[in-house]
Amino acid sequence: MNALKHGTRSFFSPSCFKGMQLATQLSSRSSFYTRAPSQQFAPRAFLSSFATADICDSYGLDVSKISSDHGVKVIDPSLNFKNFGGQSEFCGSIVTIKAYESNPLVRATLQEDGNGRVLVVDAGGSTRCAMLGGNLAEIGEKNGWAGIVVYGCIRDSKEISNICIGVKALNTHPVKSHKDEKGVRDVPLHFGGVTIRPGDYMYSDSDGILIMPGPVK
Ligand SMILES: O=C([O-])CC(=O)C(=O)O
Ligand SMILES: [Mg+2]
Repeated sequence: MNALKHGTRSFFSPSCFKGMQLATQLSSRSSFYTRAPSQQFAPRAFLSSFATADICDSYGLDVSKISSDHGVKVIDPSLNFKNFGGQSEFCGSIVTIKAYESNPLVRATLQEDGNGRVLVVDAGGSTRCAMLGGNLAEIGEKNGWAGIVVYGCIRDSKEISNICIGVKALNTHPVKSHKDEKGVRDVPLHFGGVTIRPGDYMYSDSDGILIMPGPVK
């Protein structure tokens, strides 16, 4: 299994490359910790070298085997997750939140140390408001989250495209969520034909989103 070594996609998206000088490899082969000298742009970013297509190939996955358990689950592309963050490839251990049209738990979680993890927010697929905006994405970036995936909408998309973090969502919406319901954390989520458990791994790039029980071997 050497999908990571053979990954041919670019390390850096243009916005994340800006201002970066120092990259030190972390323990995972797929993650790099990068510090910007100015601290004004992209103070921290997790940069990845992998391709979801290569990972699927290395696990022997083809369409005849897609429904059997190969340890690699693909979120149904008909959900049309779009990339909004400055980092289009991201991966990491998953933290889950289930919250419908209310985002205080998203803020509280992004205020924690991310340690290269990916926050997955199940907002029930709502396209009636935004669960995440530029302020929250910036908090996530500063605290070392590798990415945020929202099964719902985000706003401040122009701002988010300049923040060095992975952000995927169904769409944008200019209206903010309410702040009344807390939501639940660390629960299994079900959308896009897959179950996503806390501690699962995500690999996300422009071809799709993979959910795996652990990092690529
Ligand atoms: O305030 C919100 O709920 C979302 C938002 O716009 C931000 O994070 O900037
Ligand atoms: Mg905002």
